Amino acid sequence: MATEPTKSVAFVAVPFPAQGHLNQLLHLSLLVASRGLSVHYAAPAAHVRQARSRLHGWDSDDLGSIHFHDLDVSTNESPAPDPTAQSPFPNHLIPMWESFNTAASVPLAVLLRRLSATHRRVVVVYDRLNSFAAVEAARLENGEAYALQCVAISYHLGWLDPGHQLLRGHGLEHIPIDVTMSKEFVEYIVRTTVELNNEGGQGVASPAGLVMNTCRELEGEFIDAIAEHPKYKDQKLFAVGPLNPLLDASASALTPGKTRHQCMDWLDAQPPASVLYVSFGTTSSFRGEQIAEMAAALKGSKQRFIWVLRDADRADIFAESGETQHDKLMTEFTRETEGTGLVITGWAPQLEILAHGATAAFMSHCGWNSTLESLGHGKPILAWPMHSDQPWDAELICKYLKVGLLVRPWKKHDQVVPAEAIQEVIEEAMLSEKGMAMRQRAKVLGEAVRASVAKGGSSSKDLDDFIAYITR
Ligand SMILES: O=c1ccn([C@@H]2O[C@H](COP(=O)(O)OP(=O)(O)O[C@H]3O[C@H](CO)[C@@H](O)[C@H](O)[C@H]3O)[C@@H](O)[C@H]2O)c(=O)[nH]1
Repeated sequence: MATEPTKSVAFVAVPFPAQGHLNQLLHLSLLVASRGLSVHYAAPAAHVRQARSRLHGWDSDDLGSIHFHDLDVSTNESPAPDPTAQSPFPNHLIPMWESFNTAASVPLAVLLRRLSATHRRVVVVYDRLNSFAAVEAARLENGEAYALQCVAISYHLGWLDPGHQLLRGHGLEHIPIDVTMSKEFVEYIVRTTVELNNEGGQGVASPAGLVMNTCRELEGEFIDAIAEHPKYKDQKLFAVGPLNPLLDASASALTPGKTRHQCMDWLDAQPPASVLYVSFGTTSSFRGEQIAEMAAALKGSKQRFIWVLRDADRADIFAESGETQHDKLMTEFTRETEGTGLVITGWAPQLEILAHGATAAFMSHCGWNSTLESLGHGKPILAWPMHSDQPWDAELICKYLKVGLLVRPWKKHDQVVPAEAIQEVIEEAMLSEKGMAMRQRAKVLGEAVRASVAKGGSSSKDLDDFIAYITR
């Protein structure tokens, strides 16, 4: 019997080992697997486990559609983050990323060779930070690589050309990476990104294309500007985002395989659009002084809230002890705000919280996942960027899309934001006419984003085109 064309293509996802990256390639893998391709997801064992255990928005049974591969990368120390460090960047993860970059290419090459022998084509979709995967794909006779852009494509445009007329025309400022990332990480990127240094005598292949986790409704002009950029003239571009599922407001919050988080029962009991959700992703930690100011602002605003108070992930999240320093710290605050708010010091069901009708707005560090998840569910953002691409995302959200308010401008990132300033922004978002208008704009934008991933929408079409192209 003839093999179906899709079955003869192996799709191999190679994520960068950090939550905000692991999840994007997992979502893409699930989407591709649902179209009938043979899908492989390759990462260090602890990160495969992490990605699986934190899957949200899908049924855990869907994981059965993917072949997971543990790349044999030696175990690392897993130091705790240092909230008092000079740079807010999660430098404690760099030793793990160094080992990953050094050690992952050998086991990946073994996997790719095996798949190459049994498939007509091996399509490697790798996180842009893992350009070693493109090198390995290029070694195969039947290999083809695509980079996944895990951050805003407008951020990438600013990276390529900070003075681009599109940015200037909209009055948007691109903040250079040596200001928003630590020196150590900038060095890491320069050293490991093959397209930047072109070293190693590997004859480095530029990828066949770029898959972007964004949509035309958010970044249409920027997608077009990238398509016109000389760097991309020979590449196929696909804007397929948001990759995260968009849930219905009525959807029950079921983290796959687990029971419903208790915060969802609490949300059910709150009035519509009355709760502020506060969370800062998986790579940021607050200093003690800032936590105290945040607590005072939330209490002072008298608004309902869910506050996820966590430190940045460790390299191996399973090495973390269950209890955090915040548990004790928060006991009194929780008592004082009982009925008005919830503090979560563990893992929160963010997608479900953002989809819930009681949630009005999101105070966020503007990581790209949080940005897409919030805007896709029609929720505006109170922007408090911490590092990396986040200051850019805050520009995009507040100045370009006009669905956010800035809590703390980037240039004050080394200062503690006083409770009064935080409270003022919360009240503006939750109580003022201006806040209401912003919430309305976010709702309209959310519907447009949702339409882009629905059948016939721009991202859905680009995903169809991507699948058609890789299975041609
Ligand atoms: O309790 C929690 C905490 C986080 N999340 C999820 O974790 C992800 C966090 O991702 P993101 O919002 O992008 O923040 P970071 O973890 O900080 O992400 C890193 O990766 C992103 C993608 O490259 C970048 O945009 C960020 O700047 C970078 O810090 C999101 O899917 C959240 O829904 C939860 O579900 N529950």
